[in-house]
Amino acid sequence: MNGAIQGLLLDCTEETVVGALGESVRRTHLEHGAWIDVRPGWISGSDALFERLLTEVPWRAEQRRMYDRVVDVPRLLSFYDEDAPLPDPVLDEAKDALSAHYADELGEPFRTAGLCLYRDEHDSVAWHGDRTGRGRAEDTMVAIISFGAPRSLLLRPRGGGAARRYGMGPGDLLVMGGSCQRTWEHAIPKSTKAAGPRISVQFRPRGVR
Ligand SMILES: O=C(O)CCC(=O)C(=O)O
Ligand SMILES: [Fe+2]
Repeated sequence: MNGAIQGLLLDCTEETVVGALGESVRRTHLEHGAWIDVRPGWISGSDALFERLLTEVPWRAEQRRMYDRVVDVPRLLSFYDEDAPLPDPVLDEAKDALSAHYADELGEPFRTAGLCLYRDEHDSVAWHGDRTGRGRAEDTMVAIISFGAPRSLLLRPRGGGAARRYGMGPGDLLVMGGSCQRTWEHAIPKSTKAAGPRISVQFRPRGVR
C-alpha cells in the first residue's frame, strides 16, 4: 500500500490501547509516608475515547456553600459507584489492569470511578485530600488518568512546604499512595493559558472518597 494512504488510514482508525504497567511505572517517595507513581502515556490513542466521554457521560454541576452564599463548583462531575456500569469499556480495562498491578500492595481492588470535566482554563479544584472516607485515617490509593487538554496537578505537604507540579497529558496515569490523602494535599489550579476541556478519571477502593 502507498505509504501516504496507509498513514491516512492509520490516523482515521487510531486505536485506543491500554499499555503495560509493570516496569514502566515510576515511583517517587514523598515525605510522611506518601508516594506517587507516574506512567506517562499509559492509554494511547485516547482522542476518540475523550470525545465519547465528553458527550455521553451525564455531567452535572455541583454546588457548595461559601459563607452565606451557594456557589457552583468550577468543574462538572459524574460518579460511578461500584455497581454502576462504567461509561466506556476502556475504563473497565484500565480499572482491571490497575487492580491487578496493585493487588499485592493494595490488598483490594479499585471499585469506584469519579469523573471530572474541566471545561476550560477557568475550571479547577482547590487544595484538598480525598479524606471523606477511609483516606482520612488509613493508607490507600487513588489512581488518576487524564484525557484531553494537558493540565497540571499540584501536590504539597499538608503541614506546609513547597508544591510539586505534575503535568498530566492525555492518557497519563498518576497514582497517589501511602499516606498521601492525609499528609499531602492536591489541586488542579486554574491555568493562566487558554486550555481546552480535560477529563480526569479517579479510581478508588471501596469506602475511599
Ligand atoms: O482532576 C484531577 O486530576 C484530580 C481530581 C481530584 O483530586 C478529585 O476529584 O478528588
Ligand atoms: Fe482529589
